[in-house]
Amino acid sequence: MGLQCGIVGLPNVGKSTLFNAISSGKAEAANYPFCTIDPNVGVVTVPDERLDTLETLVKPQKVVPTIIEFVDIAGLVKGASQGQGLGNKFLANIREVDAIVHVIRCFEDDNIVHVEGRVNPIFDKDIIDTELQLKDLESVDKKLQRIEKAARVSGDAKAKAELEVLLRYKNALEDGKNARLVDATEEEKRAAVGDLHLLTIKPVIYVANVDEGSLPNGNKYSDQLREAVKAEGADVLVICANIESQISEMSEPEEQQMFLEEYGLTESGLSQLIKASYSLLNLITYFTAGVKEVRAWTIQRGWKAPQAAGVIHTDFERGFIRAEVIKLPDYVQYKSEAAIKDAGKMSVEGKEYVVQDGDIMHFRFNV
Ligand SMILES: Nc1ncnc2c1ncn2[C@@H]1O[C@H](COP(=O)(O)OP(=O)(O)OP(=O)(O)O)[C@@H](O)[C@H]1O
Ligand SMILES: [Mg+2]
Repeated sequence: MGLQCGIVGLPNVGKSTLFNAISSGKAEAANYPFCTIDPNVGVVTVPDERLDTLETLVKPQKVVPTIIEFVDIAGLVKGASQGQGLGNKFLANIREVDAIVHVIRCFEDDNIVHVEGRVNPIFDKDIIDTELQLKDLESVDKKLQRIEKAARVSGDAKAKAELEVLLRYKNALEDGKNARLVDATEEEKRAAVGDLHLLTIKPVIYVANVDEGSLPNGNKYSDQLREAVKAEGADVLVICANIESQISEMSEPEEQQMFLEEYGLTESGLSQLIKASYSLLNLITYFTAGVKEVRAWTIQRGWKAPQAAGVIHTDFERGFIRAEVIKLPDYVQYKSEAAIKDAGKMSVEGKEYVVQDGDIMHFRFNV
């Protein structure tokens, strides 16, 4: 589906280092601000232990994981919403992504320039938030002017309702709040701001980029960040981008594992980040399992069986008859499709079935 997470933050906080680790080294990381000008897109496979389980059971010729994309966006500075430091271009890059990974510098290193001259995660986060909010305010204000006129001229109830919701967004943004925290129903959101593609309405994860000595639990900076975003209910991942980039260069899983253990980690920060981004995008996975291929497919949470089938092929959706569904624990217990069927553990589902994360699906269709 090509859903994208944009890596966003101040200059020189470790965005490209993280991105390189994610996409195993394409963007250039360097110790000077604005090293990144064009957004770089990296495609990563989503790690999933369930695929390994299915591989052991089915022994297929090939295994295909699902993917998501990360975009390395250039650093934003104060005044970006007014065009400072190519701000407009970079903000436009953010507008195109589906979710935001906000990287915040939580490491001290006198050799690495901090654009504001000091490490302060709260201030840093605030600089970025403010620029995005100012840009959003611009979009909301423009629409408000349009709708206000319509509401006045026609006295239209729909325009009036939209106006009320838009004002809610305006007030929040003026108060320094991100649009994602505004209290509005899905329907209100869609009608009032759905067409604006607001920057601060996109779901967000924070990455506290710490020095390697602060693994695995973080430091005072990452603690400050955690405290500051508590009310937002967003994830904060403690990651050392430098370590991640070293891990990503190792080709042997055993070597990686030993390295992780040295830093008290059970799973690489990247693997955590990719998984967290996936669920941030409200994505879930279903599987198809045959001897030719065991494969993971990405769908949006809440999709019904025909729409989910359409991800494989549009014919599957158009000609959908029914879906046979196996749950992974049953596969693990009974080991083969035939045994699962005999045990009555394969369910037959129709058009209204809402596909669940981890379902193993087999679609019957006719075109
Ligand atoms: N956790 C860390 N500990 C120590 N140094 C780090 C860490 N993460 C990144 N660095 C270093 O910080 C410098 C800047 O990193 P990087 O180029 O990734 O920043 P950036 O956010 O992409 O900057 P820009 O906005 O200019 O593109 C690099 O020298 C990198 O090695
Ligand atoms: Mg960069």
